[in-house]
Amino acid sequence: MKILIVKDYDEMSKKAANMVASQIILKPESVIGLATGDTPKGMYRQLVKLYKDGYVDFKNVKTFNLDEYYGLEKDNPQSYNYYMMENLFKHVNIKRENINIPNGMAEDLEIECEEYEKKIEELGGIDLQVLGIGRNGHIGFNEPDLKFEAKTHLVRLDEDTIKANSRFFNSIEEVPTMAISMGIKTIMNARKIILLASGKEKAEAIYKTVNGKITPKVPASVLQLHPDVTLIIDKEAASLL
Ligand SMILES: O=P(O)(O)OC[C@H]1O[C@](O)(CO)[C@@H](O)[C@@H]1O
Repeated sequence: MKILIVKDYDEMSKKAANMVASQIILKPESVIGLATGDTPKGMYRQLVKLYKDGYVDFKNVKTFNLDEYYGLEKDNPQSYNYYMMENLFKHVNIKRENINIPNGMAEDLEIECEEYEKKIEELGGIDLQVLGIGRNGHIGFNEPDLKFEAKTHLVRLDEDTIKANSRFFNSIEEVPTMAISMGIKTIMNARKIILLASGKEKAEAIYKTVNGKITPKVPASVLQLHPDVTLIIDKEAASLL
């Protein structure tokens, strides 16, 4: 596990964007795994800038998002689909058919999850996966659990996650309680992983990710077993290391 400690959110965002851009420059048809939440917003802003300045081309890039809320339409402003359009996709030249985000409105969720996995495999697997981290150590929507869930699956969200994410909704009652998420194996199969974290409230989760026991109770701890993972974290997130 490589750990890059940077000054602040801005530097974290720039470093992360540069890593994604280098991946795309080296392999223009890269398959990139993407995350949502507040943390990667700055990285997306930087990527849009790199695109507009002509350094990176999304023409042949394929993307898979980690997760999506269950029960939200794509055009719902709280959906991760909407988030991705607003923060990245509508600003760059990615082809709509190359964008993959779980469909939270799928009639048959089991088939939706299976097909999501199949599509990742068909495209040759994920070259670079971007991750954020929840305060409870979740990655994607893989919540602390008794076992690691391997593949894309339906999850029931933790109280802590619902509370944390209620800041994006009008009230806590509006936060969906279920989501579709890539599994731990799906994430671990990515050839390269970068995990971003900023702020004091992530410090404990980062400490456990790096120094803790590998346990499904801290889903991100499994990253200790990945051969190519880089943590890009600011001083505050690194404060307990
Ligand atoms: O970046 P934030 O908003 O702190 O969220 C952390 C994590 O929580 C999620 O938003 C899901 O709750 C993830 O997508 C993200 O990685």
